[in-house]
Amino acid sequence: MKILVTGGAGYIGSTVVSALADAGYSPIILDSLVEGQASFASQHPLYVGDIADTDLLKKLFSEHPDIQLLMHFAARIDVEESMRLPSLYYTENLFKAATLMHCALEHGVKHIIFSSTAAVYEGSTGATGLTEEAAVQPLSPYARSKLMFETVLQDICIESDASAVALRYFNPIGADPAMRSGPYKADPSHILGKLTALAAVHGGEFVINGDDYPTRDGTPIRDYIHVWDLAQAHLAALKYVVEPERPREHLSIINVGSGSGVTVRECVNAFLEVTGLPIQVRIGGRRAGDTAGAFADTTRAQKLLKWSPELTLKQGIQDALTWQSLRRQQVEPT
Ligand SMILES: O=c1ccn([C@@H]2O[C@H](COP(=O)(O)OP(=O)(O)O[C@H]3O[C@H](CO)[C@H](O)[C@H](O)[C@H]3O)[C@@H](O)[C@H]2O)c(=O)[nH]1
Repeated sequence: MKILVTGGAGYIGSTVVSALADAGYSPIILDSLVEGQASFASQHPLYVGDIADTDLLKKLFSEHPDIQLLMHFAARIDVEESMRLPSLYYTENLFKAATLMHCALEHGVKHIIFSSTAAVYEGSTGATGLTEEAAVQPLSPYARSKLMFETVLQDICIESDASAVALRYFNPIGADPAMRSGPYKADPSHILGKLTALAAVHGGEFVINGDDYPTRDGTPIRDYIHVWDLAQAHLAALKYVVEPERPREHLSIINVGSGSGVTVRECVNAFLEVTGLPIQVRIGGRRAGDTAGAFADTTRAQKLLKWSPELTLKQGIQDALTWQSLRRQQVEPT
């Protein structure tokens, strides 16, 4: 089956592309390469351009009229940037995505898998996992653009009698275990990016952004999901969405996380155990906009997709480190 993957040269998109190819599907990639890496897309047909470039989309669909499913990853994903540039986020993540959907449906695509985010629950916190019924409280234009697009997608699918799955990702970590792709941002701000950057220089200081949250050790909770498990969830969603016998639902919203909450301190300790590096840990002030956080209840994913995560936090850390060292060898050959 041919699948159009927008953002297929990005971190998550490229991992899903590898998983699709491994499973015998034929991914066709559409990526602007503004953030994505051409090298991640080198094994598959690649169209370089914007998701709302209708001429390019027409060309793509005329060259691949047998595309049956769209996986839509291409988006702006930086929360902080979205606070400064909300119109950019609504343009890219909402309006352009609607143009893409319109074009895909016009060309006969009937199944869509959309990358949504657990950031839609940002204001929610709790001792138990968040189900898809938890209150949505997006706190940034990024999260709002994703949540709004879920609604747009549902309405468009009803209009066209199409069906979609929106996967709400928690915090992806790690790299493709076969090391075909992984994180590539030069100056990452997220926790594993900061820690692996310290590993690259064999130590240094890691600052925990506050330890006065209402959690078991005072540091915020997140749910870290290995990117390969996330890719497998996409394969399961693909099988689910094309299944003709399943109950009719135009948009199924499904959480994808590990199902376990991990505090920042626990995450740092796991990193220290994996690496054994002399990283100093200091408690700093709270990061603006940060929350105590939450983790996923993955019951719906288990029930509908028959999917459960298999890889551990430590595996994610190890894969991120292996990927980083391979990448550094490519950039700085010895
Ligand atoms: O040097 C650091 C980096 C992070 N943290 C803490 O680690 C936790 C996790 O932070 P991340 O930035 O790794 O993850 P977030 O869940 O806060 O945010 C990430 O996930 C979001 C979706 O939920 C968005 O995608 C966002 O852009 C992305 O950074 C937070 O409490 C943060 O304050 C530190 O203590 N020190």
